Amino acid sequence: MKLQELLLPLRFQKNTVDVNPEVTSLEMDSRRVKEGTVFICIKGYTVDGHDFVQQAVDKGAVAIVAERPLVASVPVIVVSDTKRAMARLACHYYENPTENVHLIGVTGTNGKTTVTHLIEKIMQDVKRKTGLIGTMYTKVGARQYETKNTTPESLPLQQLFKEMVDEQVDTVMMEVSSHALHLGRVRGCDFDVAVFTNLTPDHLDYHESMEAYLYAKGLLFAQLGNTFTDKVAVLNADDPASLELSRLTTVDVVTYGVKEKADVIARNIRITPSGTTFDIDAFGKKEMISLQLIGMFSVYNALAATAASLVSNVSLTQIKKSLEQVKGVSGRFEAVDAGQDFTVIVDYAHTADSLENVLKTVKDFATNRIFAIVGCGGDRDRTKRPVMAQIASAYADRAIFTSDNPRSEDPKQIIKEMVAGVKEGDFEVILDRKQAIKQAIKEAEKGDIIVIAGKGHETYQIIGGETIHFDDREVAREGIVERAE
Ligand SMILES: CC(=O)N[C@H]1[C@@H](OP(=O)(O)OP(=O)(O)OC[C@H]2O[C@@H](n3ccc(=O)[nH]c3=O)[C@H](O)[C@@H]2O)O[C@H](CO)[C@@H](O)[C@@H]1O[C@H](C)C(=O)N[C@@H](C)C(=O)N[C@H](CCC(=O)O)C(=O)O
Ligand SMILES: Nc1ncnc2c1ncn2[C@@H]1O[C@H](COP(=O)(O)OP(=O)(O)OP(=O)(O)O)[C@@H](O)[C@H]1O
Ligand SMILES: N[C@H](CCC[C@H](N)C(=O)O)C(=O)O
Ligand SMILES: [Mg+2]
Repeated sequence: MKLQELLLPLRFQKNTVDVNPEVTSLEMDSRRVKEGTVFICIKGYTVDGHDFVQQAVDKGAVAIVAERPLVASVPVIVVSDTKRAMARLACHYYENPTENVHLIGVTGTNGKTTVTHLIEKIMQDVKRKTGLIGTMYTKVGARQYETKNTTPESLPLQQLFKEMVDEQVDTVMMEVSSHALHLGRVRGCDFDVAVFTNLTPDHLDYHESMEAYLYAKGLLFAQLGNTFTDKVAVLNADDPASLELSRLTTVDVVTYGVKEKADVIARNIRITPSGTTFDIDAFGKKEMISLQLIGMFSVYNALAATAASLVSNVSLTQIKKSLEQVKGVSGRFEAVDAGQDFTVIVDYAHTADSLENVLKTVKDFATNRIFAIVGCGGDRDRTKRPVMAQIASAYADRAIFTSDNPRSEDPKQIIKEMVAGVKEGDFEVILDRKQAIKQAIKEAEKGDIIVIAGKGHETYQIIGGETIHFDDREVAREGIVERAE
């Protein structure tokens, strides 16, 4: 694409460009610039992309998009907001790829990864070619990439969608984080279905209030548009936030739930240690579903996936068949079984609500003691720390507080904030995560349940600026083997 053609969507840029070189790529990172790149300067939280213009030019940039006039030997296109311009340019450059796929966005505090995977299974079983974007990885058909963010920045995101279209992917499930919505990463995405799971406290370091957090989530539903189209908002009837979300869009709303009136509803829920069974009524069509997943939250996730798939033209019979085959999602209520006579569960619960859900589920079946190994991430919402600690000590017989990903924070300080509201004697602190896990395993007796919360599928631990290999499941397995020796 030629530079002047690329710039067509930026109708309100402040200057004209009289050269017209071929543009070979768009980049927001100067380190990736090549001959023919248009470099977009983003003012970040850590550094300012405007400081890397010379480096970009030296590496072959043919134009710069910036928020202020800069001295450079190539044209500098000044716009008022480079992030907004970046999304616009990316969509134009990659030919609005999301218009050519069925895009299902999933937002909410908990359950996004699980719900996207449930929908993925359903879609693959009806032979759709799928793409998936989320916390654990990005998938383009059978190809899988590592991801840094749950929802990528607009430029890499549109590039990914373009790759999906080129690979004939027709259906994409995408986790849409509140950060992404607030930071404009999904501008230009043509969502067909937007799913809401739930809203409970998290990320208040970033959003500062629950109202602001809800507002950010609401942007996904506002983005569905204000005219009648085929798009659908799928909302959780049992979560009070849904009312506000339904006001933000004109498109059809489909609800799911257990308690309130809903279009897709579960009744006669029976939860056992090996699975969850319920009767589903979806717009009057009825089936009985037997999940291999357990817990009330799994019913909600299954209902969300069912509603999203129904509005994507998959039959209830087919949905039932697919859901019943799902064994679980990596790091979500994942059992570590190395032949021991007690249970070890690794779960990604890193919010108060998810931790409570998981511990409540475990408590319902516990015949012996419950151990909860819990930590809180550094450089993240501090308000959840004392609440998570209180929940762990309330539900568990042995609450062991340890390090999650301390990042730049002092792990001892994180634990100090956690234990602030917990009675002395109701918890134990073992700062080193490996030691904490192994200690619990060493002490476990027949029938005990050990819940290792917070890191789920993660295969690393971030301590200071360093990322080391760490996998709760591996450590637990190691502990079980050592104990048997
Ligand atoms: C707070 C936040 O969201 N930060 C995101 C932001 O980083 P940043 O602002 O620090 O970027 P920066 O390092 O200052 O760089 C600014 C610009 O300079 C450029 N640069 C930088 C260096 C250089 O040599 N040359 C250069 O051009 C960079 O490419 C960038 O364009 O932009 C980066 C690139 O898009 C993101 O990866 C990064 O996410 C960080 C890793 C992060 O931890 N984000 C979290 C809070 C987040 O977004 N989480 C949500 C999920 C939450 C949930 O679970 O619900 C998510 O969607 O991931
Ligand atoms: N519907 C739900 N309601 C409450 N808790 C849930 C729900 N689904 C899953 N959980 C809990 O939350 C944890 C995280 O689930 P999941 O990874 O699916 O959520 P997520 O929204 O993708 O999280 P993240 O924002 O970190 O990407 C699970 O390990 C489980 O403990
Ligand atoms: N997406 C979440 C993941 C938290 C996982 C937990 N292990 C932590 O590091 O706090 C976040 O970035 O807040
Ligand atoms: Mg996720």
